[in-house]
Amino acid sequence: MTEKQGVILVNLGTPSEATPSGVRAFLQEFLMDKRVVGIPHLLWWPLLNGIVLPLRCKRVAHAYQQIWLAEGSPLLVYSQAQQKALQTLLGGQVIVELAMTYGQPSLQDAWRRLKAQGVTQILLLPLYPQYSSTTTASVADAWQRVMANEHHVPSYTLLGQHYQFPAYIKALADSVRREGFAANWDDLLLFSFHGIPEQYAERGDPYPQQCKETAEAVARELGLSASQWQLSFQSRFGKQKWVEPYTDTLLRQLPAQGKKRLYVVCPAFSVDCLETLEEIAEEGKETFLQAGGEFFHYIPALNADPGYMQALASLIRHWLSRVQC
Ligand SMILES: C=CC1=C(C)c2cc3[nH]c(cc4nc(cc5[nH]c(cc1n2)c(C)c5CCC(=O)O)C(CCC(=O)O)=C4C)c(C)c3C=C
Ligand SMILES: [Fe+2]
Ligand SMILES: [Fe+2]
Repeated sequence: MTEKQGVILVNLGTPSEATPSGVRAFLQEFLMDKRVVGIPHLLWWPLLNGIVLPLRCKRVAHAYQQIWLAEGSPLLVYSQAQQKALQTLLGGQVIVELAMTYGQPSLQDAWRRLKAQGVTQILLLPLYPQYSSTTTASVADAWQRVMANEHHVPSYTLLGQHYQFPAYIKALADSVRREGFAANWDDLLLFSFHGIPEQYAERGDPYPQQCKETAEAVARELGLSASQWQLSFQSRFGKQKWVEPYTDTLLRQLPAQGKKRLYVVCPAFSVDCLETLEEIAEEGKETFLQAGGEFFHYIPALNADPGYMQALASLIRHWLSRVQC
């Protein structure tokens, strides 16, 4: 029997509409994942539903409204663009599907479509360049839940991370150059990554280390000296300590240190979303300018950038060449 291959690009998920009820449905599923919030369910469920969601949903829905596109949530729209671009690049070699860990399009439906076309070998490609137990491992968990109902489980591979591939680093560096960062002596490049609770890192989550290696590799590719770039972590949630330095704190401090011209790139995000378009490009810019900054430029996520799509297509072809022999 000849084997047929399929790729599932997996991103986090996003509300289906920019309303408090749309946000509630999304956050309810996302924040009940033990990989994301590690508090025992018996304690966390009443806290989440009684306090966190009622306080958060209206404000977050308003934030989504600021960035919403005519076609829907940016995270979904740009992930769909990546899926189409990759399918075009790979032609008939492999079928490319898109799924979300939480919400729609579901992993279950993506698998159903591939199975209906006779696919027997799967590459799960999380749209997270760096591995984290809070994101990549949740993709593995969600896949296990889908597979739990299968009598004939296909062969599958999970691509844990792709930050270390030279073509990805080059695509990132090219995007920084294209957006006008010219390594002038007074311009600073800030790599702002989504954060994780510090405790997760202490337990062995390699994410902060992989973020550091990503930033170092891009800085090297751009020929930057140590004073021309910094790294920070954004998007904290809850009261516990998260990995440092914090992006919002740094944005307030940099102007007083003489760093008044800033370019910000967010390499943890394969596509633009709430955390880049609202938290950084809007709120972050305001924070920096109010603190005395003079120039702030957000460098968009790679989205369906041709160099990035070529990088992912070669990773997929590499997988194909291994499973087809
Ligand atoms: C404990 C909470 C959270 C952890 C841990 C976390 C890790 C994490 N998240 C991403 C990527 C994304 N997060 C996004 C939104 C988002 N994240 C959290 C919380 C945690 N994330 C919340 C509560 C939200 C929703 C917005 C809000 O209520 O503030 C998104 C954007 C989704 C969108 O619809 O645009 C992405 C993408 C990574 C990469 C990561 C760990 C490495
Ligand atoms: Fe997040
Ligand atoms: Fe945020």
